[in-house]
Amino acid sequence: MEPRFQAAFKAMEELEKGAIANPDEGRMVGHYWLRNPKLAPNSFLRLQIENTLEALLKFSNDVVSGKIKPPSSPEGRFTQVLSVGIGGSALGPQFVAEALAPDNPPLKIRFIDNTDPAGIDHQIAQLGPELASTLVIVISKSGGTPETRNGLLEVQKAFREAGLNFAKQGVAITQEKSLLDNTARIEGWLARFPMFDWVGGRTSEMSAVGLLPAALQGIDIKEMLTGGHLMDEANRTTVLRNNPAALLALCWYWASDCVDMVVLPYKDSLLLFSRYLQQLVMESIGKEFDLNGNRVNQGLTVYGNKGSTDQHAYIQQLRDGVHNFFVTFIEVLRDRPPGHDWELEPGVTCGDYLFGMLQGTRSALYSNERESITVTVEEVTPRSVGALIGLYERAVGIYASLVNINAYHQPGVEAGKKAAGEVLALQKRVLAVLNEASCKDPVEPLTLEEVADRCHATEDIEMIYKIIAHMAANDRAIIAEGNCGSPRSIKVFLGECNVDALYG
Ligand SMILES: O=P(O)(O)OC[C@H]1O[C@H](O)[C@H](O)[C@@H](O)[C@@H]1O
Repeated sequence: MEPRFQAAFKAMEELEKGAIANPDEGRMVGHYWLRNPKLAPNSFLRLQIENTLEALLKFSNDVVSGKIKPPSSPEGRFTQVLSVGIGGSALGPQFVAEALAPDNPPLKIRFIDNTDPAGIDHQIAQLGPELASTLVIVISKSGGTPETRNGLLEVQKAFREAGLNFAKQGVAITQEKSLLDNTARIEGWLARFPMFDWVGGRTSEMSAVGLLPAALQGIDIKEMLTGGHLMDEANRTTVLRNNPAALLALCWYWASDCVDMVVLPYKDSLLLFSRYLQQLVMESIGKEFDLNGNRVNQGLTVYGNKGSTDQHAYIQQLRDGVHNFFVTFIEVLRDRPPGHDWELEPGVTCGDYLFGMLQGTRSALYSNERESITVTVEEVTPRSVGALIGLYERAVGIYASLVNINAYHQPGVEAGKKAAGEVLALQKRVLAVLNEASCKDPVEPLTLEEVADRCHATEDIEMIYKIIAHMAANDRAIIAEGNCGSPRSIKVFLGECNVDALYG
C-alpha cells in the first residue's frame, strides 16, 4: 500500500494548499484551514477565517454576559438557543452539544432539523414562554434548503403569534448573498455569520456552524480548534505507521469487504458520534463513479449508538450472524471527573464495568474472527472531540484517495430533492383538477383513474393515491370516500369550490 499512501499524502498536501480538490463542483476544500488559518492559500481567506472567529467569539460573549439582550424577555438575557438546520448544518452541533455541553450551560440548545410539523411544534411548545429569550440560529450553507426554510417560517409564525419580533432574536449562518443571507439582511436580523464556499456542510463543525452554538453553551471552542489542529499536524506525516488518520483509512481499506462500519463509543456523551459520522463517511464515500468515470459504487455504512447499551440489542448478530461489518470501539480512559469515583464492589467501580464490557465484547468478537479497531481518548474534552472530528475528516479524505473517488461532492442527494419537488408540483395539479370537478353543479366526485387522467399523469397514479391519502388525513378540504385498502373504490372531491383558483 505504501505507494498508494504516498499518492494520497501528496493529494492531501495539494488540497491543503488550495487545489481544486472537488473537481465537479470546481471548489477548493479548506476545512483544515479553519483550525490553522495560516495554512489558507491567501491572506484574504486567512483574514476571513480569523475575523469570523473573532466576531463570533465576541457575539457569543456578549450574548452570554447579557450585553446583547432579547427585547422583551423578563429574564433580561437569552436563555435558550434554537438551532434550525439539517444535515451538515445540524449533525455536528448536535454531536458537540451532547458530548460537551455542561450540565448547566449559559444557554440551553434545541434543534429543529426537519420539516416535520409535529416535531417543530414540539420544540416550540417545549420553549413555551422562553421563546421570548430564545436566540434562533438558522444555519444553511446554501441558504435555500427547503426543510430549513420551512423551519424558519414556522418559527417566525410562532414569534408573530407570541407578539415577538423575530429579527431581534434571529441569527443567520450562511454563504454571503444566499437567499437566507439576503432575507436576514433585509429583515435586519440580530447577526449574520458567513459560511465559506470552500467548506462542505459535513466538514463544517469547526466553522461558525459548529463554533457559534458551542460557544453559546459555554464550550471552549478554542480548545476544539486546538484539538483539530493538533490532530491535523499528526496526520501530516508521510510515515504511514505514525499517521493516525492514514492508519484508520488503512484499516477501513483492509476491512473493505465488510462494508458496515459499526461505531461504538463506550461513553454516553459520545452517543451522537456515529450519527455525525454517518453523514461524514457515507456522503463522502458513497459514490457511483470514481474520478476516472468508472462505475465503482463505493460505500461504507455507518451505524452504532453506544456501548455497553448496544450489547443488549444487536451485538448478538455481530458475534454470530452475517459477517459484513467491522467495529470501531471508541474507548475513553477517564470514567468521571476526579474526586467523584467510588467502588460499588470491593475494588470495582461502575466505570470498571464499562471498561470490562468493552474489552469483553472486543475479545468475544475476535474469538469469532470479527475484527475491530479501537480509538482511545483520555477523556471527553473540547480538545479530544476536536481531535476526533479531525481524525475522521482526514481518514475519509485519505480513504477517498485510496479508492480514487471525489469525497467532497454529493451528486446523489439532488435526485431525491428533485423528485420531492415533482411530487409537490403534481399535488398542485391534483388540487386544480379536483377543484374544477368540485366547482361543478352538482359536484363531480372523481376516481383516482379520472384524477390521473385529467392530470395527464396516468403513470403516476400510485403517487396520486398517496397525495390524496395524505391530504385527506390532514383536514385539507379533500373528501375521499371509499376504502383506503382498495384504491379503485375511492372517489374524491373537495369540500368547497375555490372559484379564484378556477379562473386564476
Ligand atoms: O447547509 P445546507 O446548504 O442547508 O445543506 C444541508 C445539507 O443539504 C444536503 O442534503 C447536502 O447533501 C448536505 O451535505 C448538506 O449538509
